[in-house]
Amino acid sequence: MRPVGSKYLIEEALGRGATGTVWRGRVRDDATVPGTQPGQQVAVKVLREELAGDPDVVMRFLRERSVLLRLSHPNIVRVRDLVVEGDLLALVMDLVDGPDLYRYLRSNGPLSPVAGALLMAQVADALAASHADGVVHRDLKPANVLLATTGEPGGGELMHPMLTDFGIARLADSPGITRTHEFVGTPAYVAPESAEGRPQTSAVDVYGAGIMLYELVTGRPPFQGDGPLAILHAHLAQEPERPGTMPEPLWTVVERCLRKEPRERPGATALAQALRVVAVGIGVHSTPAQVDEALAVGALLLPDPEPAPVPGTGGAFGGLGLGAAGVLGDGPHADPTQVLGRAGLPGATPTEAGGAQYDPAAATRLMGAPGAAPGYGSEDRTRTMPASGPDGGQGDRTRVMPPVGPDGPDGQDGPQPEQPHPWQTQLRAARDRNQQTEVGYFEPEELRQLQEPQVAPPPFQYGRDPRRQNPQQNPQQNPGYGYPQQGGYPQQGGDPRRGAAPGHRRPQAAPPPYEQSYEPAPAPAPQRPPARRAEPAPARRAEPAPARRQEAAPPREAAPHREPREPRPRSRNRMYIPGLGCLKGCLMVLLILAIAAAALWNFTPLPQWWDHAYDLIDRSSTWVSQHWHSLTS
Ligand SMILES: Nc1ncnc2c1ncn2[C@@H]1O[C@H](COP(=O)(O)OP(=O)(O)OP(=O)(O)O)[C@@H](O)[C@H]1O
Repeated sequence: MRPVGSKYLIEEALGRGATGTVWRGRVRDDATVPGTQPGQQVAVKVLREELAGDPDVVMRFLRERSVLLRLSHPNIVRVRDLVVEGDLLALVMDLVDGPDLYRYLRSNGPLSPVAGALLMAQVADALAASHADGVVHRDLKPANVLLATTGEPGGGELMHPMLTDFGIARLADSPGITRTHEFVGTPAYVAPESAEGRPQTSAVDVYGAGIMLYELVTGRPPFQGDGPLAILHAHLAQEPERPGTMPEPLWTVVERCLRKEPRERPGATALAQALRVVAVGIGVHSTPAQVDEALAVGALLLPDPEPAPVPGTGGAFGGLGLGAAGVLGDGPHADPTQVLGRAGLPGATPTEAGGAQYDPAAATRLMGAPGAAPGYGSEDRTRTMPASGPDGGQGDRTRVMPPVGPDGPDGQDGPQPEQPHPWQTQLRAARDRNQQTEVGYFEPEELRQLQEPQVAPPPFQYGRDPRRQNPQQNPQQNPGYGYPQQGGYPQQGGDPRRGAAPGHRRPQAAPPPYEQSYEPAPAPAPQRPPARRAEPAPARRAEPAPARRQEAAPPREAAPHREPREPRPRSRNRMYIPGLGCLKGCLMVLLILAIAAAALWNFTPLPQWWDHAYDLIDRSSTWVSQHWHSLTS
């Protein structure tokens, strides 16, 4: 046991992340900590030395102390104390007895759409409370959702999601820790504006919630790539695709959360409400009215009129002319120190220093169009998706991008490569865990590649959803991961009140939509062959739907031309001999029979029986032939 500060003892490490190590600990018997009992178990997150040694982080740690201690919600892990002692910075939290959501998904597989919606509704509740308090999480991911177990073990056990690590991303995003061309976050969950270094608001958390929701019900995040840069590019340039197992109302929610333009995303309060409406409307026991309400969920997804700004964001990539600007110095949660710190960085532009207004049009213009960057077309994406990788197909998310000089990693003429940043060392040390929060280092040229100009998306209109896909009209947009949906909602536009459309499996019985236990959905089955997916929908499903539903699914623009793929080799064995497998089987059977016969012959009285039988036959034939001669002569 080791003391932490004067009030706590730490016992064993619970886990390690990029920003620190979490320990199981307890309050000393003689200590008084508000909200806890002497001897009570707690979790202590000891921040890494690099953070603790950064004066800016320490200052912010102290300044945000009151905000973090104040943050109280049933779905937020309560911070009880902040310890600053010498070189040590630690957060003391309530100990949550249960796995984090990342581990849970890896062991149990994806959730049913109903369970996923209900779980994310509670996460959205937590976000709504923190956003109302001006706190943006900025690193939303399954690893930061702890599942407290409540109820009776073995029967009626419930999972209660609790969001943790509030404020950590903000602490790590210090001018002394991060530098120009860096971001703090986890690539798979980073919002486009964060990847671009534009000003951020609470909408980044809603984007993260959309990614998580997608991952909860499909088992993988929507944007993937071979490395952090490829994943970030996907966030900027690709549109998410509706999986075949995702009910339409849930997809409406996901798609809105994943809008590239932050102002088009719903607020966290609206998100929570919408998810509950969806969960009620996609269950097997849903009434027609509930189904209709779920189908009309788009109308509930109103943006936050006053998104909470993230102070000090927006200047990191300003030297690239990306429309970045440190504009948040005059907001209610302004952090002028941070803005000045950014402006003081080498390469900072007058825009950053002067705090010019953020131009939303510039942000739209800077998004890369799908396929705009060579090598990142939709076909490439499918090819590079490491779906069967050991980490669930999410690539090596613990990878730390090496620092590069202006001439690239191998540049001979430019400045010598930088010494490894302390963050690199600590991130490397944390490679044993996936889903690490990363500090990514990007060369300006790489960033420019991310920012290829694109066709601006059509203007957003409420009640009308121009980017919504109708999988019936465009079957290629619907990958169809194949595992049955538990929510009882017929796939791809079928009317839930009429049951599953022909050719589809009947939905399986699911827990009622209001049930709070998160049963995993069955593991994904292999992907269906494309021919099957391309089957025309039955005429009945092509009938015009009521106006509200039609409005939600306008035809999608034509898909880009794709080159035909090379046929995949059948197996690694290049020599294919028809019937060889059968022949091998026959030979094996013969061999077994021969061995069995030899054993019978040698280890049983079979040879003697055989002699007796032979004698008997011999004598009988002699007797018959003698009789035959006597009869005929
Ligand atoms: N309050 C808590 N109670 C119990 N266990 C916790 C608590 N907070 C974190 N843990 C556990 O500690 C481990 C490490 O947590 P940490 O937040 O450092 O991981 P992380 O989110 O992957 O880190 P990072 O976001 O820095 O990459 C996690 O596996 C988590 O399950």
